Amino acid sequence: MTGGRKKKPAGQDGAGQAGPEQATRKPRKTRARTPGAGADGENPFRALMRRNRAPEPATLVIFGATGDLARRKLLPAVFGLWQDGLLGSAFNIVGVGRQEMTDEAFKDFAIEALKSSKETDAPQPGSLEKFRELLYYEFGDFGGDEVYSLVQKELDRAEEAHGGRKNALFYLSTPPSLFEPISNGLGRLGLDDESEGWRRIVIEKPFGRDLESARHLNDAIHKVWDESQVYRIDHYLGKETVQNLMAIRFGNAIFEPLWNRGYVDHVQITASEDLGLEGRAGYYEEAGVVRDMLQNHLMQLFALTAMEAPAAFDADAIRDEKVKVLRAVKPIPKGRVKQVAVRGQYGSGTMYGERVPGYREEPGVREGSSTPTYVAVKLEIDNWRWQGVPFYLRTGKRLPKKVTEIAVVFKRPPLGIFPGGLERNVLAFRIQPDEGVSLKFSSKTPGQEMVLREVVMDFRYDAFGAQLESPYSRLLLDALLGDATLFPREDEVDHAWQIVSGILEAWDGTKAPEFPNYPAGTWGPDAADELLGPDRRWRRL
Ligand SMILES: NC(=O)C1=CN([C@@H]2O[C@H](COP(=O)(O)OP(=O)(O)OC[C@H]3O[C@@H](n4cnc5c(N)ncnc54)[C@H](OP(=O)(O)O)[C@@H]3O)[C@@H](O)[C@H]2O)C=CC1
Ligand SMILES: O=C1O[C@H](COP(=O)(O)O)[C@@H](O)[C@H](O)[C@H]1O
Repeated sequence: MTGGRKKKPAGQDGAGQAGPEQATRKPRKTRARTPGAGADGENPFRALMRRNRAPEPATLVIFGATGDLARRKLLPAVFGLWQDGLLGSAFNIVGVGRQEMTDEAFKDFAIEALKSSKETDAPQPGSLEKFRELLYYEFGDFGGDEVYSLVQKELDRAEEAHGGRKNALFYLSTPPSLFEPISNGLGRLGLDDESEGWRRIVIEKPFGRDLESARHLNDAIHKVWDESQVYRIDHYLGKETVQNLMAIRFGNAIFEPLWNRGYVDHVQITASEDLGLEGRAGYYEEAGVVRDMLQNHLMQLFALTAMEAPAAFDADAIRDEKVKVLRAVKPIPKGRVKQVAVRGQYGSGTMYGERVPGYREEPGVREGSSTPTYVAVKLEIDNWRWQGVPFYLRTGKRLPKKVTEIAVVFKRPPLGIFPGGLERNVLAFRIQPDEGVSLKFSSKTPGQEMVLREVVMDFRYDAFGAQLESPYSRLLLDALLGDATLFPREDEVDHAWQIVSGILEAWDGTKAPEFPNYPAGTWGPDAADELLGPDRRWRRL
């Protein structure tokens, strides 16, 4: 199911089309932070990854261009792509906001943002000044028409430089309450119309705050846009190592035969964060961990781990398989939540040797707040491949360290002929940091006795000598190319909401007398250990 309420004109998909001269011919310069660059200073893997990937001339229109995301992530990502010559010369950016500001003031703002963001690639001499020339700004009330007609004028202005095309990527980096008004505003002014160039819309997370609102938003979006024009962003899908999960599963013959209930005991998916609220109480108090991380990022990691092999590496084949497995997840109605899910909220504690406040002491958090900052959940899949194999997902803030990992834990050997315990082999995908893949298995220790010990075979991504690109760079470039493979489709988002709906129903608005139930700097509430039962343990990461 792909929405498809509006028809898309033929030949408007930028994918695979020849790009601007600069992107294909001009040799790219070394990125200053790139380790292990080739002899000519160019990183060979980066070049390899991006050959033939050049978008048509286009305008990137960022709604909410003065916000935190735009400042810290989006502008640095676009700058990195541009500096690498991947956007060509015929590219410009229009920031749109509510604040009255001249083009010059916005240019100053954006350059300052680039200078202060940790995500910005080291600028080459003069490149910030050149990038500055690509920036424009418009402002107005997102509920009215004027701001959209100003955007229209920006597209008209760029037309000549863009070879007579008016391609535009509209990026909605605003509070979610504005997604629908902006989509409608663009529609009212006909900015979705692809007769003069392709038009696409990128929608930030969270996509809805529950199943009903997500469906409402999807319907509203589809009144204006065809599903093929819609790019719902989940930045986890832009992470190199998340894509590697597919490469390892479906680019090798040795893993798939083991990837099923015959060999796998259970799977653990962990996204632990050491950070607390970071001044985002306004948002987080409304969202909580289930909406912030579980419904989107963890559900995507889960789907990619559990799905069947797609027939091809293309957007619909992959998304079809993800949807199939999401549909096969055993429902978690409100009444089952206690058995399969655990919530937590951090209290004060010690992180890296320093005292940190509890969630309820963070600025902006309601007194006695019951917002969960930790969730662990057991998902069961009713299909032939996974029947009886639990998938345990956990994520939380103020855990001991930042680490995201998918661990496939295999069954114990059926018979112990050596002294010592029968350990389970583990294939672990480290999504971040120390990106890589490791296989844990038992080996004989040197000596006369047959004594076994667990050892680890480790592949580290840094073996490629390549700097991993920011997920936002990857996803922005994909959206400009018209490649939706790494963007969740309407039905995926819907099924992910269906899975967590019962949990939200059970927890939203109910008091949590047990909160806070884990001190900052620990691995979450004790009840999360009990979720795994007596014979399984969370991995200590
Ligand atoms: N920040 C992050 O790390 C992440 C953010 N996101 C998502 O990205 C989106 C943007 O987040 P973030 O940048 O943090 O949010 P901010 O609140 O920092 O910025 C939002 C932007 O929208 C503008 N804005 C806010 N309210 C209105 C309004 N009523 N009318 C017009 N413009 C308005 C702001 O303008 P002004 O500057 O005038 O306030 C600002 O430009 C959200 O959907 C968020 O969930 C997703 C993942 C991570
Ligand atoms: O979307 C979000 O993700 C971040 C974690 O992202 P990561 O790439 O740093 O793992 C999380 O901190 C934030 O609360 C959430 O909104």
